[in-house]
Amino acid sequence: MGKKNKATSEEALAPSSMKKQKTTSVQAEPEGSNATAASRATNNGAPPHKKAKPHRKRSNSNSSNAGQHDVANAFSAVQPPLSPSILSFLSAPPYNFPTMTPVQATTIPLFLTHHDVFVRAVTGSGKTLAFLIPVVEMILRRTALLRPNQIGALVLEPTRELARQTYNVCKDLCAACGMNEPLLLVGGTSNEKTKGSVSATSHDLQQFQRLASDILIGTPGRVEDVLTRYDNIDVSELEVLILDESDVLLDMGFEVTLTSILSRLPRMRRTGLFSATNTTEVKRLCVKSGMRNPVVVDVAVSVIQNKDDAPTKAAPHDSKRSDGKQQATPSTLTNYYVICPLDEKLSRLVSFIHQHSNEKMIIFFLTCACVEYYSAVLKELDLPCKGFEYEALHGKLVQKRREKAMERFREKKSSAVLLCTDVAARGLDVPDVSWTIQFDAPVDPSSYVHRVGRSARAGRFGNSLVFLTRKEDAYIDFLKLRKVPVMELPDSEVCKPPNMEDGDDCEQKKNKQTSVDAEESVVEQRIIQSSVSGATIPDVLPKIRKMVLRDRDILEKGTKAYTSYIRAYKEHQCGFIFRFASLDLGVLATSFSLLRLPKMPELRDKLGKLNFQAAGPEINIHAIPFIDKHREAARQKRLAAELAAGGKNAKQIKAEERAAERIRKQKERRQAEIAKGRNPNKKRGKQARIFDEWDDLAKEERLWKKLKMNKISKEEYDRLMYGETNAKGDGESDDSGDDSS
Ligand SMILES: Nc1ncnc2c1ncn2[C@@H]1O[C@H](COP(=O)(O)OP(=O)(O)OP(=O)(O)O)[C@@H](O)[C@H]1O
Repeated sequence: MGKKNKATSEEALAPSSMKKQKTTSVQAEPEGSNATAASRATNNGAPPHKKAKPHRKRSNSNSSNAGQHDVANAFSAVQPPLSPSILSFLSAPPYNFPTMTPVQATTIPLFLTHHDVFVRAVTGSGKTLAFLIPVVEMILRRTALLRPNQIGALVLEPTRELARQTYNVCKDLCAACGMNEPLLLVGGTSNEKTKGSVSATSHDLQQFQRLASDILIGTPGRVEDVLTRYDNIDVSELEVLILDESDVLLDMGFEVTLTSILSRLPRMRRTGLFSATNTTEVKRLCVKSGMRNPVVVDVAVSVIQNKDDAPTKAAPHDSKRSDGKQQATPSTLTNYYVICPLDEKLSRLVSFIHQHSNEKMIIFFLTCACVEYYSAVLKELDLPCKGFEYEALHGKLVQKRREKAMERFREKKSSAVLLCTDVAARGLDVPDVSWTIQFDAPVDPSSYVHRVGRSARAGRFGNSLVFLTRKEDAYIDFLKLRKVPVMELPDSEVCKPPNMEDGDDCEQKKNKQTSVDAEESVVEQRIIQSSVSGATIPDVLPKIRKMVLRDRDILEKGTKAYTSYIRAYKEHQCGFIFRFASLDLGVLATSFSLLRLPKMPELRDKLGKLNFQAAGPEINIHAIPFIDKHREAARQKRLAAELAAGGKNAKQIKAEERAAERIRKQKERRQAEIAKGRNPNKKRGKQARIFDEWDDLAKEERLWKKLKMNKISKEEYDRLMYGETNAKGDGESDDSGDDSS
């Protein structure tokens, strides 16, 4: 049974800290639910849009059957009234939205009555339509026709994914209203790759000419490029500027670009700032964006627990929420944390994923390199199960791969995992995500609210989980101070995965296992005890060690992930909670299954003091090959050149090879002793060793004679003399390689 949140709603125009600034506060039932009307109106027709094709005439089918409350919040009740074509669009599939969300009910009338707006509303509360509807309506209402090279509105988004998502909604809306297609301006198009950014921009301009777009939607970099380098786009008639995710757009990273864009736009325009986290620096952001007298709209979520509510499957543990408290995350979202050591995080994550095998989840990591590493590892770990689809998304991927990953993740209805950086933290609207997992807490604390907001959208239930170490647990109080209700993950959620019980072959490992060969010697299987119930979780690190020894790609990805993690951790804006000095760099290296520590300044004074067990000299790291044959061939070529050139690197490679060879021979001798029934640990006297050597020589001579008399083949001779490996010509011991670090 669903949890009901009774809404108290009020609209209050109160003086804010800013002079002459109005604040509209709405305590609202959350996202996707009915809003209390800010304005009411009858559904009159609107003046036609000048440049566009004729409007489609469709009536709003929803308003007549709605209850009184719904009627008040119906889009058809907005004052000044919306165009019939917009109403038809909203009431038709796939939208079927008869009523407004609180943020829409408040913002649309304000915008349409020529106010600048500064809007903060929780994630998934419908902010996109809260700005797209007035943008389109304003263009439809224009009395003077826009010329083909003129635009009426500009929407800026911080990421390409978000720009495309907003563009898709806007495109549908424009089509429904008989308007020209908007223009999407984002970087990373294939054109850009092949022909350079100049031709990519001219491609955009050609598109613009062809479409005669009234609305531009894009990321700041590309928009600036198009507006500053060419004057094909006339912005003199621009009426509306929208900065979606305004706090990040007005942040340092985009500052110069944004100032350059703003300087080209007319001063007489409406500006809208939208985000789920932006109220703290209202004044600064308003001044920066050129707003003069904005109305601050703050749609707060007020949670009132209904006694009769039973926990639901989607939000099973939210009964602890206190009545009437405001919170920064949707009321349908339950936030959890789990505290565990760094080197247990991955095992717990794997168990968690298996436990939620039918669901769709997004996992956030600290860096692009971490996403690359964990997606490679998780895919490999899951191969025998063939259950999940893992998609990676981060800023260093080429645009095509980013788009494809997003597309596949959207399409998959269940058992899908998106591994990403904060590039997917803001704005992405994938309705059926049931869990967001923060494997690493975000560097920017405001990202937390955006990350968790990828679930529990538009009134749906959802959950989030953040992994912390014991030293980072102050983050929990920090979140509570920021009005994020968060509780410990119940132990039932981190218990052993079902396949351990089922006898499935995915994860069958015994408690402890040690073995003798070089690969296995570093593999020791252990189990992780779940803190409360005593349930066990298989430790996946030994398996990953094996992968590392098999495929250089995993080794290199792990090393890159480790170094990038350390550098990103140092940048934590909550440095008083995520203290670099407290980060256990040794255990961190174990968590990435490193064989040796990389050379980096952060480790310079710490080597030897860290809690890290490097792989012994018997493991020749240079000999670990890439499974990918082409990459391996290229590496071998590089190595040969390096060895031929001599130098420091070559010397080190050779020294490591010699050490590994020495260990290999020692091992062979031990095995020979055991085969002869002797104790390999017992020290033998000089004379005994001489007798052994004579025995060996006599054996070799006998073999040589047999070969000469054709009693054994050359292969047989090699096998008996040198053992299985060398007889087959396995050149592993001759391999050498560059240091992964
Ligand atoms: N009036 C409405 N009724 C029902 N659902 C709606 C309504 N308006 C928007 N939605 C749906 O709500 C979901 C979230 O909307 P949207 O992406 O605009 O949220 P947002 O507030 O911008 O979130 P974020 O802060 O994460 O960017 C979308 O799937 C959208 O289609």
